[in-house]
Amino acid sequence: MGNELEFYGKTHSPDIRMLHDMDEVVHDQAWLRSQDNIELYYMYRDLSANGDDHKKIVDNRLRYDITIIPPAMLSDEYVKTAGHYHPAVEGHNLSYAELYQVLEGKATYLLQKAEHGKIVDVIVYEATAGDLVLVPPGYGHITINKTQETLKMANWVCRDFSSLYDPIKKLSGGAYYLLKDGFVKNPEYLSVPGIRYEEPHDYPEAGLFCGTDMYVMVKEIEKLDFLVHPQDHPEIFGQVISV
Ligand SMILES: O=P(O)(O)OC[C@H]1O[C@H](O)[C@H](O)[C@@H](O)[C@@H]1O
Repeated sequence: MGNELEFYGKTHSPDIRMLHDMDEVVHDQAWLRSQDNIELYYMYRDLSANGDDHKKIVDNRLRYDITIIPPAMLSDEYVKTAGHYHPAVEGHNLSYAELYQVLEGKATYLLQKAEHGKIVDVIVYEATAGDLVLVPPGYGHITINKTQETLKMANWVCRDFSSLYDPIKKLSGGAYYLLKDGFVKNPEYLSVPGIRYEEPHDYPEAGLFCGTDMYVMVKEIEKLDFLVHPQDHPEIFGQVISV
C-alpha cells in the first residue's frame, strides 16, 4: 500500500524487489546477513495510456515499464538493481536491446559486455531527467541511484523474453560496485577493462531525442523495431556491435 503509480489516470501496483532478492549481488555480505528484508525498488510493468495504445504495444511485441528506486545505502554501496543480461534473439547471435529514459532524479547506468566468459567492455552513463540510454545487444546492465533523491525511470523493451540473472548472481554482482568512494572492481571477475564514460545522447536514426517523453513513441511504434529485431538495425547498433 502507498506505492501505487498514476499513469494516464490509471493506478498501478508494483512488483517489489526486496533486499534479500539481491543477496548474491550485494557488496557487503556481512552487513547483508544482519539486515531485515526491506523493500528496495518498485517495478510497474506493461503500462499504457489506454486500450488502443496497449494493443499497439502488444502487437509490436513491446512493453513500457516504469521503475522507481528511492535512495538507500546497502552498507557502503549505493542502491542498485539486481542486474541482468538479455537472451539472444532466436536464430541470431545478438541479444535483445533495451531503451531507458530517466523521468525524475539521476541514474548511473553500468553496462558490461561479456564475450566467451570475459568482460570486454564496461560503459557508465550518468543520466538526468529526460536523458535516454540505449543498452545495446550483448550488454548486461545495472542501474544505480547514488543520489539522495528518488530515481524514476522508464524502459521500452521486447515483451517476449525473460531476463538472465544467473551470470551476474554467480559472480556476486556486476563487474564494478559503486561504493561511497567510487567504483571498485569486483574481484570475482578475472579480468575487467577500465570504465568508459559516455554521455547520454539522442538517437536520431530512431527518432529518439533526449528531453522528449519516450512514451510518445507509441505513436510511431515501428521506430522501436530495433528493440525486437536488433539484427535488422545496423544503423543503430553497427558501431557498438563492432566494439
Ligand atoms: O530486473 P532488474 O535487474 O531487477 O532491473 C529492473 C528493471 O529491469 C528491466 O529493465 C525491466 O524491464 C524493468 O521492468 C525492471 O524494472
